[in-house]
Amino acid sequence: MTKTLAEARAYAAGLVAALDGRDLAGLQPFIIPPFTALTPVADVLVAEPRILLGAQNAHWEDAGAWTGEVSVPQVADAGARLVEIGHSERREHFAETIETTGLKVRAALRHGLHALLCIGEPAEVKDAGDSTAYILAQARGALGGLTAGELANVVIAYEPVWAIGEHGRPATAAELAGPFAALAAEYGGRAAGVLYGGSVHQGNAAELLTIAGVEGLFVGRAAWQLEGYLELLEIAQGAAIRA
Ligand SMILES: O=C(CO)COP(=O)(O)O
Repeated sequence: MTKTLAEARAYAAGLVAALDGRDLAGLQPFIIPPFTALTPVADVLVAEPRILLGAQNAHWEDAGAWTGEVSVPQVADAGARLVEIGHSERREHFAETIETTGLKVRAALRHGLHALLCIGEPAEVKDAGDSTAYILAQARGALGGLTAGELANVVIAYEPVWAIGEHGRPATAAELAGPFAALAAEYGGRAAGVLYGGSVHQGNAAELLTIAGVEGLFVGRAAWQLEGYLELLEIAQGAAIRA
């Protein structure tokens, strides 16, 4: 719930202007504004189709009596080419489950959108030493049974719950090694990408991108201001070129 229409339009316009004529080799920028801003931002991004526009959620049914929900065909109609599914806040506050995330992944893929599946364990699971088993269960539960072609349109974002948001702290390289090794073994080269998210900022992004299996970053607060996002894109491109 960040950005009014005017703010979202200004952000997108600034992004388009900043990337004009720039080589984005090694990068796939994406932005995921609130539903209300999808169409205004899509209209701005017509000038810069290299930026992937996403919705923060969508229902698994195409239409029907689900008051207050928004479907994949509707977000696609509004301009989204990607759907974020299963963010930890959706799982915690809106009863999102492995089953519903799986249904939503299928709905996104059925309509030709990319699915961005978020997975991540709460602090107590980490403290019990069960992080990898927990996130693999989330991923396998939602992605099991997909064809290779379908999986190729899925992006996985590992966002430990304890690392996200103002009360979170960034995961360390040592904490990420095991989970990313497991994700790489199962999804590396098969999914469209495996990302890390959770308190990423301009000071830690480069190091996070050196961790084996981390193919990209999913950033909240540090990208809310355009200057911050542009700086992160520079850092990610530098890392891609070195890799
Ligand atoms: O939840 C996130 C992206 O979905 C990450 O948020 P922060 O980068 O603000 O921790």
